Amino acid sequence: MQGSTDTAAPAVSLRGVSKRYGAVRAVDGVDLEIPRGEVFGLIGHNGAGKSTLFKMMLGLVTPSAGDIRIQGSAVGGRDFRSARRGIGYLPENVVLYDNLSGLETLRFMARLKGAHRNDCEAALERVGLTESASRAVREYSKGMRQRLGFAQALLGRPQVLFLDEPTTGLDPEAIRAFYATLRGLQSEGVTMVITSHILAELQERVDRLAIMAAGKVQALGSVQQLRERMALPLLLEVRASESGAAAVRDALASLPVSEAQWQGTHLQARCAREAKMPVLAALLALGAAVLDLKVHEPSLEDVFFGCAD
Ligand SMILES: Nc1ncnc2c1ncn2[C@@H]1O[C@H](COP(=O)(O)OP(=O)(O)OP(=O)(O)O)[C@@H](O)[C@H]1O
Repeated sequence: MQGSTDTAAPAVSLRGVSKRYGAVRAVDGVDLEIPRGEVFGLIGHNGAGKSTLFKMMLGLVTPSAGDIRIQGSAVGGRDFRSARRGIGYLPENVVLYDNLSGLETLRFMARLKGAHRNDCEAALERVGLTESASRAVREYSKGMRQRLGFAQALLGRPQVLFLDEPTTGLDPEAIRAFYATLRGLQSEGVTMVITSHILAELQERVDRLAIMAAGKVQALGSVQQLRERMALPLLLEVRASESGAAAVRDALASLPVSEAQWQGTHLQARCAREAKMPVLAALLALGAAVLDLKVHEPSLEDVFFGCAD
């Protein structure tokens, strides 16, 4: 690990952080602590303040108020210059030089960052670009450029990674490989903060997340904690037999379910979390009338729309 850091301090700590641009409160009183080794998601509408928060955590934008520490070092403080080397950043729009090869790009960036030259090959391997290392970046596909951007963020073996929309332009296989890389980094103790608008992608892959709206953190926790805290209903799917559909309809009338919709013998309905077991018991009591039964948790998208609107 490079940079001067306090090994007992959280990876990221924010206290009362705000940023105003004239009358616009881009970030408004954010308190946040991210422990080491966590994969943390930051989501919100366009303009919610995510990029501004990122830029302040990287020391690229000065907060109007508040205190930001990365691995114990105050951002903008005297020891931050060396602590900055322990941070990797993948910006939303990666700027690359078309005439350089992938390897030349990383060597150039390693020099700027003060990272070891030998890191370059390892970073290319990590993102699956070893085969294309000597090809000019102008020949890279969108996804390859994005992966090269990720590789430059890995130079210097950072302990904290800020990844702004890291899967933009990646195909499903590359997205899967990207998150597998993150899991590998996590097992090495690396902390990762990710923004994404693709909520389904983050849902199963972050340990915790913050939902931002109008510069504030509106909700914070694991996806499951947010689902439970917001008391969003579960989605129930029932497949009834041809002869049993009427019995299911009758039973439904006295059950605490809402928004029941039938398509032939297939029913979808909403049910409060606390009503799940009584509802399931009542449906199971119908025996062969019920051919199949599924209960779905609300998605991160449901949580997001329940909170950020
Ligand atoms: N340099 C700037 N000057 C003036 N206003 C700014 C500046 N940077 C950001 N803002 C404003 O601050 C608010 C937050 O912007 P920010 O880019 O942080 O949002 P975001 O959540 O990252 O959005 P997106 O999802 O679109 O990337 C917006 O109202 C934006 O217009």
